[in-house]
Amino acid sequence: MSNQRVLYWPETYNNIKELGRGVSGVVYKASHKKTGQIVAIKLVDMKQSKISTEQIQGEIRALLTLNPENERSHINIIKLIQCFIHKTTAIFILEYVDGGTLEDFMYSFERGMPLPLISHCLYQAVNAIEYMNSKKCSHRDIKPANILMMRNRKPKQLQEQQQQEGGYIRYSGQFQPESSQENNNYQFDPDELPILKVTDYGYASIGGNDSTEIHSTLAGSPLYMAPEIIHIILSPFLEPGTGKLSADSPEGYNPLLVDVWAIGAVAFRLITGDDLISVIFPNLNQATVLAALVNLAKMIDNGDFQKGLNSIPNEIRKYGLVDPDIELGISFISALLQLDPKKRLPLKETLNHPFLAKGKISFTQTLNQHYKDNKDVLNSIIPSDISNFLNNNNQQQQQQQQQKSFSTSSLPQVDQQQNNEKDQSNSSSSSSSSPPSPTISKSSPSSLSSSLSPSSSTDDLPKAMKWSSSVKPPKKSNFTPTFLSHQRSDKISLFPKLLPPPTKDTPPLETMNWRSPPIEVGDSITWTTLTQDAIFQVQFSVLTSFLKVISATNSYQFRIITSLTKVPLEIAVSNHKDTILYMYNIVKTVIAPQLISLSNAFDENSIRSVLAAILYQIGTETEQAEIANGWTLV
Ligand SMILES: Nc1ncnc2c1ncn2[C@@H]1O[C@H](COP(=O)(O)OP(=O)(O)OP(=O)(O)O)[C@@H](O)[C@H]1O
Repeated sequence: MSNQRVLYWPETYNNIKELGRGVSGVVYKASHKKTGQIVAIKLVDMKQSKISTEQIQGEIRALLTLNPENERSHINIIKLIQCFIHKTTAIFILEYVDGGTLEDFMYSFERGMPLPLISHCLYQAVNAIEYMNSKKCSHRDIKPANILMMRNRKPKQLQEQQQQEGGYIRYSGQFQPESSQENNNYQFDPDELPILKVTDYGYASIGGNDSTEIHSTLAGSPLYMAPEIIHIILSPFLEPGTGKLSADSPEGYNPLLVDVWAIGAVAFRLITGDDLISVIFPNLNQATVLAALVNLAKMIDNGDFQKGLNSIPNEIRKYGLVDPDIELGISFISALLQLDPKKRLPLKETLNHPFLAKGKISFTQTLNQHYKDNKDVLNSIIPSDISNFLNNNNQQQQQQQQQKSFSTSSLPQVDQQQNNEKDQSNSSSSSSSSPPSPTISKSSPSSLSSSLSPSSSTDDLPKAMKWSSSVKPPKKSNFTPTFLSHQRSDKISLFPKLLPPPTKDTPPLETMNWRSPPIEVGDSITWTTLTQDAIFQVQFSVLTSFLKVISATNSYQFRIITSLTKVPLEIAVSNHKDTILYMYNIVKTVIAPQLISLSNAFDENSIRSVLAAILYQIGTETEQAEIANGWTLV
């Protein structure tokens, strides 16, 4: 896969500097060449396999829904000024918010934030969610990093640094990071409280007329993810490619209730300075996102999750906060963090919760102070090719989705994007060297069928990066079985079944009883082929066997099983812990060792989808690193 990601820059704007980058794209500060208006431009490379066209469509639809024509935009929702697609780049022109994110702001406090300030912030976040819900929209990725802060004072006019080259500004080098130029973060000043804007609608879902519509996609950031979403990870109904539950699944969640949970988790973090799940589940293995999610899901089933929730009030009290409103804060959090989504406080009541009363007052004062005369009705400018983009591709995508095999699932969107790209260049007159000229025609958002492409950073859970899983069951293949094992040495001779533990002279490798020829596995496990890569097969098998062994009780047996054939074949066996450790080291060369923790409680029904997810995750992580490396702006 190429390291180079190409983004196209809209010629009507001067690029000022990079503001930030996420999984899906890069955000720049820019100024309009004629009017000088300062904006934020988010560029998303749709060719990147992490980002599905559907996801971009979802983000555009959500932004359009939340920025309705001829209505004053909601003060707590990021304003979409313009949006268009040029070649493979989706371009969002957004209002520029000058104070950084709530996530960054939190770090300016040693522990938690002062309660009145939390109330001020959360009132606005809930206000935004209430507005979204009134439009049948749920954000599904509410977290401090997706909440921007407006400083309410005129930002310093920055020198525009870029040079123009023809109609485009051309960069191929590094951009100066934000921090090296000026500190853009909001600094706490009680007389100058911030206005918050909820942004990043990449995971948003928009329902149809039915407000009880159930959703089934694993989406969001683990630290703020509602339990009903987490639980999807264990479902046998998790479908290939889509990260969704199949239609016959009894599970699913009401998307309008998951943002309420996230607010509860954010409140906990703002008050204590710590992550909810780290505090109430101190022994949770968080070495990887996947391990954490699987274990959390199991805790939901065995009742431990509820016990953790019950401990919240006491855990918060342990922080010894002296503010008399702390009990209100505790009651607020407890009312939102209910395992049963239906028991969560309804949004209207959340907004009127006594804990948010102070925030309501300070927010209203801030509005009166800074936004009294703000009557701007700024319509989003959406060119007609966006309407085509939103409306025309669904059918084709669904067909493509169905045709996908596991082997292509780790790169699920590439072909699709290429096809879409072709479509766009056919349907749009603007696919030549200049960007599309916007016409002011706005598409009406239609019902969104959301399918997320996985975006991941697995080993960085504390930073709560987005993650969604697309677990594919193996696809059968006609690949001729070859019992390849790069661990197998020519010197190996067959040993009796019970062997002494490895010593210096007899290395662990030789405590293994190699089956030559391979023998059929005499248990009920059925295996199918994951991909047509033989090495991949072996890795999968090694890992699977390893998990099986360490999860067994006393008389374990370690096996290497090929999964190349329908009937699993054992190619080696051992019953020594040291051999297992040896195999652990082999596994380590393939995947992050922490993934082993998944097998703490072996469950035959769930393990296969989990393993598929692990392998998927490995591919994703590798690709993630590549994505972080190179963007070229054209
Ligand atoms: N309108 C804006 N004004 C100022 N800064 C912004 C704006 N939008 C985004 N940013 C900055 O750019 C960063 C990345 O933005 P955003 O989260 O929308 O991108 P993303 O690619 O969707 O990220 P993610 O990895 O969360 O999906 C933000 O954290 C913020 O610092």
